[in-house]
Amino acid sequence: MGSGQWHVEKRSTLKNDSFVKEYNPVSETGSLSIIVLGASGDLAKKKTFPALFNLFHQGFLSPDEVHIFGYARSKITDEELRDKIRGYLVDEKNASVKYEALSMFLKLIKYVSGPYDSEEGFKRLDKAISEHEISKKTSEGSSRRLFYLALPPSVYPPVSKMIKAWCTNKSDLGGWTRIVVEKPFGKDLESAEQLSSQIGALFEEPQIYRIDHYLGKELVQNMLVLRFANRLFLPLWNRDNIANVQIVFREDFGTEGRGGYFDEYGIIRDIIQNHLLQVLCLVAMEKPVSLKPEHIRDEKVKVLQSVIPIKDEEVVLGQYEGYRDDPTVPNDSNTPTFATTILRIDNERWEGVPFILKAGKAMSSKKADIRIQFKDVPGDIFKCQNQGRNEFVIRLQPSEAMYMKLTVKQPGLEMQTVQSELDLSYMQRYQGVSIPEAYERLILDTIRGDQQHFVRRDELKAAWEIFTPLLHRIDKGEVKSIPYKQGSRGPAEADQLLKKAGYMQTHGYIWIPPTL
Ligand SMILES: NC(=O)C1=CN([C@@H]2O[C@H](COP(=O)(O)OP(=O)(O)OC[C@H]3O[C@@H](n4cnc5c(N)ncnc54)[C@H](OP(=O)(O)O)[C@@H]3O)[C@@H](O)[C@H]2O)C=CC1
Ligand SMILES: O=C1O[C@H](COP(=O)(O)O)[C@@H](O)[C@H](O)[C@H]1O
Repeated sequence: MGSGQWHVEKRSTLKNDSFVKEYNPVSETGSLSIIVLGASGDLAKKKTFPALFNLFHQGFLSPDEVHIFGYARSKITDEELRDKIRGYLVDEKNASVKYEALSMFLKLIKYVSGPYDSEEGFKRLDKAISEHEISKKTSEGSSRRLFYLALPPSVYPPVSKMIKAWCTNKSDLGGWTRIVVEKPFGKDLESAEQLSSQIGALFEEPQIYRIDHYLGKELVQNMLVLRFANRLFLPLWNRDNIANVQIVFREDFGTEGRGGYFDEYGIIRDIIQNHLLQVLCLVAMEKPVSLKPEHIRDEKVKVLQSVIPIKDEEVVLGQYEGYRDDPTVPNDSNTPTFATTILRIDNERWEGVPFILKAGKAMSSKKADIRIQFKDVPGDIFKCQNQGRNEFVIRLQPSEAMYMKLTVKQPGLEMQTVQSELDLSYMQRYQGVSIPEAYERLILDTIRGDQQHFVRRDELKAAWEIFTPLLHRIDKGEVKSIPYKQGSRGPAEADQLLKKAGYMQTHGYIWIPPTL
């Protein structure tokens, strides 16, 4: 291998058969009906249908078994729905390769129009599903029905009632009925608990899949492997060695077209209370007894329950200039489009380590990463401490990567130190491997009945318990959002808070994702 070349991963994966058997549930056969409620909407066209198409294209959804139903109020035909989503399923580059699969997939889609609280609409939906099941000659009761609620949470209760009353799998001879619900699941502790009780009265917990698509991202799923399958990290992953942890989400665009929704929720409910908090759980949790979903979720709940109340002085909120120009946003809105908040986990492993969660819209860049900063080396014989600390960075997106910032000897005759990195960039290392979309994996999990990467009811409750007091104070206008320029790093006060929390920036160092 010449200098400057990358080693490309070509080894076949050493599959651990007992692991595969134990943790990959057996796939079932029989008719599978996937019903997308809110099929006319944004999420359905951008995420749900494309994920279903990719699963179909890769052979995970068999045309002999599967049928897809769209349901919404809009009065459109099957063909109109197909036309609406077609452009999101393939792009110009792969259209010819996927052409045959695309037309087969689109034929599997049927649309039923009806209100979200009408018996009549859901009876028609049930009839359409039953016809499909009969056409697939499924023995009674072995049919599988997956309801995906790509809808605003305000309609979850009536829709769940209608599904339960008219559309569930009719027999207990086998098969199942499952429902997938999107975030935001509630607006605070009380409303989330109310929603949980309403849905919980209709469906058992193993039937409910609360989706958080960050749990489907490749490097988020890698987190437990990294922590618990590598001896290297075991002794380091604690308060003795780690100075602070940052979990950061930034987008370089604003709330375009979603101002009305966003103003009601704000960045904490949209990103921090769910996506970033889920990532925090995986960084901070103890080793689960096994990889069984309940064992993993038990450990996540313990982390959330160990978080102490957030202090006002450890929060900075921001709102980008121009946010209120959106006609659906009130002129006096205090809704944060940016927030930095420090969480503290009061347990043996993490006492004293700030977990800094930061999220913002209309910022200078688009990325999400986890940044674990280590403490200084005691006894600085090289006098290199001010060059920067060891930092382990997990880049969730874009350009998935893990890199470790290290101090090394500057190559040459002099004994000088310099900051460098050990770099595992996925694009180089795993050339030709396509990383699945989060929604693809998660929808496949719902079909396989694997709840590991979904949020359990007690987990959700514990998550809302952390943020509800702060959210109520923001809603009342008691904690103010500071204006910041679009395309900036957010309010300067947020960087000051980071500094106060002990984060040391490595000046003059920037990681540039390697290119092929
Ligand atoms: N869009 C995104 O990128 C993401 C969305 N989500 C979540 O997914 C869910 C769906 O999101 P999205 O597709 O953007 O939502 P939309 O606003 O596009 O709504 C989806 C569909 O629901 C129906 N609908 C809209 N408003 C109402 C209402 N007030 N009452 C009854 N029905 C209504 C409409 O269908 P019709 O009028 O035809 O019945 C619409 O096509 C939400 O919970 C959202 O928070 C989560 C992550 C990302
Ligand atoms: O849930 C949401 O996530 C998206 C960002 O998702 P990503 O996978 O592109 O990082 C965000 O834009 C949206 O506001 C939020 O509702």
